[in-house]
Amino acid sequence: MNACLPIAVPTSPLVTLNGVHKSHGRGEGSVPIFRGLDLEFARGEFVAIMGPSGSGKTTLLNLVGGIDHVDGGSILFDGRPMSGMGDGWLARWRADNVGFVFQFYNLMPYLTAAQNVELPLLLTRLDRRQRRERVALVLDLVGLSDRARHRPAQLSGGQQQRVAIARALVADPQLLLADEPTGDLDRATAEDVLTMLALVSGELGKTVIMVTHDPLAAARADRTLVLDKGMMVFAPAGAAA
Ligand SMILES: Nc1ncnc2c1ncn2[C@@H]1O[C@H](COP(=O)(O)OP(=O)(O)OP(=O)(O)O)[C@@H](O)[C@H]1O
Repeated sequence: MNACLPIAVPTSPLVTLNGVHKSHGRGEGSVPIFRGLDLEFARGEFVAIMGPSGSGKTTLLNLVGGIDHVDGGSILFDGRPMSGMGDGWLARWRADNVGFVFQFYNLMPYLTAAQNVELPLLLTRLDRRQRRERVALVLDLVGLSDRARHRPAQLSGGQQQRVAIARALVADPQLLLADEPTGDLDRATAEDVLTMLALVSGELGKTVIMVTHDPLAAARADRTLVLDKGMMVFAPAGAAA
């Protein structure tokens, strides 16, 4: 018997956008953002999205993360269409598949670091012991085991962002979406956070999509896409393109 059977590693993109149309608002006040956007994001790649203010970067993250709906075209996640799914389905899908990291961390001020990280797990069937184990694992991963009982105000900006990354990872999603994750941090702390995001994609195999205005942050990604007025004006051939 052949002991070295090939392991089937999926090579299809994790996320595919096909001819996506999206406008904000309705009627005469409607603002068209995307008019037929095609894009792919591979499994395990770290992609930076850049572009001027108002070019549609956050809108793109919200569509890919199932926070907002496309008006036309489709988004496939793991080959399955997300378009047309109801809000309840999308909320459950998000809880299982997507972690979010924001510029200003969005931590609950009255909860400890560990309690903040545990929050997404309260929506799952994991019992208290399993939740504690997961929280300890991801706090260790981001190097904050010794800060588990600290509240956000007792942590530096970089530490708070690492707690936010731990919270985004605790449910073991395939996709991490980060909107300006280093926008509030000094250079050295930003580099620490970027190293962590690179590790999340390179070592843990998560797809990381990061919106940033900072070219130095974008340089840490595997590839950079540039949006302008809802169009991809620079999309180098990467792992998925
Ligand atoms: N809910 C909304 N209703 C109406 N217009 C909106 C809404 N959300 C965003 N827009 C508009 O859509 C366009 C794209 O917004 P988006 O936030 O995606 O841009 P962005 O590239 O992330 O900008 P920034 O770099 O300033 O965060 C902007 O012109 C914005 O004003």
